[in-house]
Amino acid sequence: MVSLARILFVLLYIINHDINLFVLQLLGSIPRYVKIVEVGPRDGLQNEKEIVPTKVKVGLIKMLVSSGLPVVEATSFVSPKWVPQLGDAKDVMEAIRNVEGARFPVLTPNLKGFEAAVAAGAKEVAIFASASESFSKSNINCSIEESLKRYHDVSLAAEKASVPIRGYISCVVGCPVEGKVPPTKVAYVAERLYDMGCSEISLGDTIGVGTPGTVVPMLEAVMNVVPVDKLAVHFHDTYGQALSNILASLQMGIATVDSSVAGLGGCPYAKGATGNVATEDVVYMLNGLGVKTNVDLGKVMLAGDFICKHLERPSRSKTATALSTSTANVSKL
Ligand SMILES: CC(C)(COP(=O)([O-])OP(=O)([O-])OC[C@H]1O[C@@H](n2cnc3c(N)ncnc32)[C@H](O)[C@@H]1OP(=O)([O-])[O-])[C@@H](O)C(=O)NCCC(=O)NCCSC(=O)C[C@@](C)(O)CC(=O)[O-]
Repeated sequence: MVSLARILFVLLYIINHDINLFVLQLLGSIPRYVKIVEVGPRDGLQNEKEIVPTKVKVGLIKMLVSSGLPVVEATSFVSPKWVPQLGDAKDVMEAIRNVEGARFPVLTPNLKGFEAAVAAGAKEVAIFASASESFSKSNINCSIEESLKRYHDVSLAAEKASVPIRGYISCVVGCPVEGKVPPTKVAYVAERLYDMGCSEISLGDTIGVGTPGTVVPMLEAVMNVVPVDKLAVHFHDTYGQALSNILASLQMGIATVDSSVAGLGGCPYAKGATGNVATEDVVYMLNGLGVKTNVDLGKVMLAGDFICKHLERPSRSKTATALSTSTANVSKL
């Protein structure tokens, strides 16, 4: 039987021709606003073999900010021996010190990184744990428990300095060494990070193997221990599943999505993992759903064009590729 609410919605649609309202009703309780966390300057560039000059990184960050992105992860205060590409973290932070309009969190793997980040002007940091023991070892050279102990120290220092912390969890559905990762392991790490005081926890499908079939049970397990409004999703697009995983996450109430301009990215310690989902593709999908982001797609595309020209490689964004060869007016799509 057709419910009264359903009839009312259809009527509303017919009267208003409000396609977005109708689509949103069909798709469930998708948030009306989604915060996009741009990770291109950090996750996107960290795997690049050729060192990108600081001024190019800074130019990219400024273009991303001008597109309306509310959060741009700027760099990492990690060991330059481990990630040489981001060895200029201090200089990047110095150059964006007076840039307004976005927040600029940075990755910190330990107290040393935290202190260097704060000294360089960082007002927000991110710590990064893993749900897979093998990946923890290869990425940060310690076990999951050891990393949580380190991060506890960072969290105490951050609390003292009133610096908010984002917590990442890598390998939330699959690990390059261990294969399938059980949702209970992800929920365990998420709860520990939440208890430490992380204001947001980003769930990373580091190698991009997830589908809604594995992402939904993982999210269900995490949502049992961390409120949904504290969660973000972070999908790499190795198997072309990122947008469908994001849609499934939105349907479960998640309203923060990480992405990388031009689909740049890959983790130096996760062989075979390709880039993050492209920011342009996420914005295009959200625009189509009538979900607000306050991000100007045309301006993100300009930023993507800028960095791709520098890297001498085509964009991995399907939207950017399609729109740059079409005569359509981006703002009308
Ligand atoms: C954690 C460590 C440092 C351990 O590395 P280690 O070798 O075990 O550390 P250590 O304490 O023995 O120190 C070794 C050297 O590093 C120095 N060091 C120590 N700490 C720092 C620091 N903060 N900044 C600068 N230098 C540092 C330290 O001073 C020493 O210098 P030396 O005496 O040899 O000259 C290392 O493994 C590391 O830096 N790992 C970072 C790896 C990384 O950045 N991976 C990519 C980011 S994670 C990711 O991409 C996933 C994510 C977040 O995007 C989500 C997803 O996609 O799933």
